[in-house]
Amino acid sequence: MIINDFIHLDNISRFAPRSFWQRHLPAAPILNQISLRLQSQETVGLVGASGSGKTSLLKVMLALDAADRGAMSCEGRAIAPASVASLAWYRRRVQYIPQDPASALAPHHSVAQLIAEPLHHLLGLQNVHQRVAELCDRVQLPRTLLHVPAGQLSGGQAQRVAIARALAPEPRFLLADEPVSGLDLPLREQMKGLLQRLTREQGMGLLMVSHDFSALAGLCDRLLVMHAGEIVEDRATNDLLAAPHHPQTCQLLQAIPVISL
Ligand SMILES: Nc1ncnc2c1ncn2[C@@H]1O[C@H](COP(=O)(O)OP(=O)(O)OP(=O)(O)O)[C@@H](O)[C@H]1O
Repeated sequence: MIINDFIHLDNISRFAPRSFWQRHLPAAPILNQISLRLQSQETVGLVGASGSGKTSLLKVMLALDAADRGAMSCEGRAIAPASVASLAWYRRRVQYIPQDPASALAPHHSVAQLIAEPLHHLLGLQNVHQRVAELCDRVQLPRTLLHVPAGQLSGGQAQRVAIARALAPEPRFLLADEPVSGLDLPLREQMKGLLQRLTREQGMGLLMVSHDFSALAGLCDRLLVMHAGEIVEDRATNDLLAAPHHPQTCQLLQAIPVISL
């Protein structure tokens, strides 16, 4: 039912910018007529080879880039790049976990400052010490790290800070760009477990991007496969892994030796 969609992308296209000399050539689509409905408590994986358009799609969904055609909405309200103030309501509902938190977090800011930032800016809260400490606990980050600068954190600790920041405004949906790709295997499994627990406990939705099915299997109920700017498969995880339809899905599956369900 349309009324239950949390995020709705309706026929979104985005084209590569053309130089003056290319102006007579047809515009090359980076995203090609993408339609997608996400429910608020769904865990969805978006998988595709390098250059398939995953990050471009995420940027449109984060209202960082504008679509050239089509429309996007959240809870029925139109979303497009706009001023920070006019998008604050959307940022409170939909938060982002970056691919490389170690470089996304300001290195001289302390863990406490970084987690407090969205509480100040998105919720307008002043006294946030207790909330910051609780957010640390929720992502299993020792409180002893609160005054450590981000530049001194390990990759796993930085990722937990990024998740705590994303959780701070109590969003209803997380968009995560390859959040486990830079981590070693044990840490990657820990992080998947953490995301699974948090989404279940808080009834949050998750769209997680990866170029690798093994990072998504076991965490996501539904998988989307992107190829050349299009979503070429959109099915329940178990069905898609058991019987892939699109050649690109088969190719991506062949690239990994084992999938643990
Ligand atoms: N501003 C731009 N101008 C021209 N081409 C672009 C632009 N942004 C993206 N592209 C092209 O669009 C395609 C999709 O890029 P995108 O970064 O979204 O892919 P991706 O699936 O996220 O890749 P990766 O996994 O390597 O990050 C690529 O071919 C890229 O070169």
